[in-house]
Amino acid sequence: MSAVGIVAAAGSGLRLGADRPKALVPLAGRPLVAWAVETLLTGGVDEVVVVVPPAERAAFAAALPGAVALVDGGDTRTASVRAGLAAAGPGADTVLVHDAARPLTPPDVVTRVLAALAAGAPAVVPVLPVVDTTVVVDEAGTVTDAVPRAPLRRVQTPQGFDRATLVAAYAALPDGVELTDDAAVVRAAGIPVTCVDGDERAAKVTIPHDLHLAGLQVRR
Ligand SMILES: Nc1ccn([C@@H]2O[C@H](COP(=O)(O)OP(=O)(O)OP(=O)(O)O)[C@@H](O)[C@H]2O)c(=O)n1
Ligand SMILES: C[C@](O)(CO)[C@H](O)COP(=O)(O)O
Repeated sequence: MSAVGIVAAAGSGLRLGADRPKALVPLAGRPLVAWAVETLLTGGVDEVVVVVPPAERAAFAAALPGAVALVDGGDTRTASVRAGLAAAGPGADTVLVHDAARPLTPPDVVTRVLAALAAGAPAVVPVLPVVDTTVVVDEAGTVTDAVPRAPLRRVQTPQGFDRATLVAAYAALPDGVELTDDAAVVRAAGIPVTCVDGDERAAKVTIPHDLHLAGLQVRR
């Protein structure tokens, strides 16, 4: 089995509000995207494609090892992953799609995803339980219901796929349909998605508080 990693790094990071694209924001002196690439390579991925904001190619090239391929992203995560898939070299039979915004994902998570793929799963996501009481509210902000949380899971990245399955699922997704993750794309094609354990350290950096927390947890 050979695996290509696609790092979705073309977002702007509006909610973080930094002075540069989120993937280039430093964490302990290294850009978030560099942490994400290292996680994939350490966890067992053979090659990496990073999907970048077209105007920032030079800055990403300077921040990453030369062996990493760069490709221009799109206006949405779905479009960016499509671009990464199209640019991946022909050798790999499995694909891991990872967010640059999850810099402290332990390589063990990558290893678990790869193991589930090797065991025959066509699609794999790392997940964590929902630990808070979860409710439904109406437009006035009044709680109308509580959701039983036992079957709920929070989905992380990297998400792993049999390559042909992911390529076919993206090809079948109508233009203009945007889904929040790649597992949703394969589920839309009727493919079952297998869960493995995620990790709290794989939390996504979305708002300034997340970056603060990541700074406290950084691996040395
Ligand atoms: N057009 C896009 C949008 C997002 N992403 C990537 O998808 C991951 C998850 O997205 P998110 O954390 O929501 O990032 P942003 O879209 O940049 O955040 P915001 O919504 O705050 O602007 C990030 O690594 C981001 O770079 C991408 O590659 N291309
Ligand atoms: C892919 C993802 O990180 C899985 O949790 C998430 O769906 C990204 O969503 P966002 O809306 O781009 O934050």
